[in-house]
Amino acid sequence: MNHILLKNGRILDEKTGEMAPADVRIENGVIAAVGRELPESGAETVDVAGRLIVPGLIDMHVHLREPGFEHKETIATGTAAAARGGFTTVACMPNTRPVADSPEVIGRIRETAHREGRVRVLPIAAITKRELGEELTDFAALKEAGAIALSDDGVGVQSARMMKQAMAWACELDLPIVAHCEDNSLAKGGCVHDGIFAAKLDLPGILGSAEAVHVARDIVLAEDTGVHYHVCHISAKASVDLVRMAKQKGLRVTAEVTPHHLLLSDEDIPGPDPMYKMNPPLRSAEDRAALLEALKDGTIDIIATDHAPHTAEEKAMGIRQAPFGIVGLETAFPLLYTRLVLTGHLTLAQLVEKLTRRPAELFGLPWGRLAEGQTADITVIDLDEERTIDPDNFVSKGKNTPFAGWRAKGWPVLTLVKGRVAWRESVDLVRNGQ
Ligand SMILES: NC(=O)N[C@@H](CC(=O)O)C(=O)O
Ligand SMILES: [Zn+2]
Ligand SMILES: [Zn+2]
Repeated sequence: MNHILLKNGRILDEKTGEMAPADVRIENGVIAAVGRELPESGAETVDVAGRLIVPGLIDMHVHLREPGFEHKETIATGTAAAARGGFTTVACMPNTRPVADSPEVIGRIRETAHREGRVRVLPIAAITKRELGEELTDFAALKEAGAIALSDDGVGVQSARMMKQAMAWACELDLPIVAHCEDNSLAKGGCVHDGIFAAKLDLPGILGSAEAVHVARDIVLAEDTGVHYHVCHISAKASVDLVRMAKQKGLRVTAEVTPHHLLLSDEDIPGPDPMYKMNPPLRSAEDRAALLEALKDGTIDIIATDHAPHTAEEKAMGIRQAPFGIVGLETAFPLLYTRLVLTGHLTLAQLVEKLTRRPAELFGLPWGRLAEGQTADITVIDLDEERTIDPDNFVSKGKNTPFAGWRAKGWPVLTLVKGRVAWRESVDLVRNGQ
């Protein structure tokens, strides 16, 4: 029996979006009650002292690197980083070694996550064998093994024919296609966005159109097949315009954006620093503004981190050679809260929704709501706590972030998965004098 009472919290009213005082009572992993001044009756009481209680955050795009790249991250360290960042569910990408293109690898990931993971792990399986774009994987067997979606993340599916076949089969099985959109014939050799920064340093660039041509192609194919088509880490204004059009047509097209594409543009890159190198690259200020607009008007449905840990040695190779990718799990909420909510671009309720209820709705997951009868996946956030981001303190193995030294407010302090503590920050939950 585990009964917990989170006392003196604040929750977001689903209708008004306003904060209201509330307690949350958890019984046997389920939310038993949400309301004012709930009785303690036999529960372990945790005084959260006015902090915000939200549904556990959901990240539909992370790289846990296991199996095969355990020097970058493991399921244990990646899910610890997730729990610390307030995430209770993460979907992990299949670009591991071996690639998650077989029921065996999917099974292995699930078993390891079950044993060593701190949060729920939902594996995404590869669309093509070894992500080579040549031969489809066995979607039915992968679904049976527990894959929740299909993606060749890390590379785009280059052949339209291959993508169309994938979509037709995925649609039959009701599996979403989660697409890394990148046309190799356009993107090849680039290391940053083909814009102001690339020009200044004379670096090979990647145009937004390298992404948008895949988005355009895939929307046409999604209409033909009826599949749920989800655009990964959308970054270019042209892609956003296409998704908006697809939605107006009523197609099952959705999109995610990362915190870094919302918060940075290529104008913010201080020099040839691999910490600013990721795929897709940081784009122009105009692209960034379009992403924010699209997030507000619902064209972009959710925020996902694309947590992509790499070692210090790998990132020390210089901007041309270093691998693409930055970590995100431990900084996503505070950065977005500080830079988008406290600045008035988004409401707190909008931000929370795009990290909880919306991803759950999009992928048909039974989490993401703070209500009686729901699974007790819960995150407590201290909106006033301000800290300086220091990668040395990350529990992720990956320290690769461009946000080192940034000040941010809004740190998760307690993360519960199914009513069990997945992370408790070593701060007193009850503030002095309260
Ligand atoms: N985003 C990145 O820059 N890198 C990702 C791959 C990917 O998400 O495409 C990785 O696996 O490192
Ligand atoms: Zn990708
Ligand atoms: Zn990715």
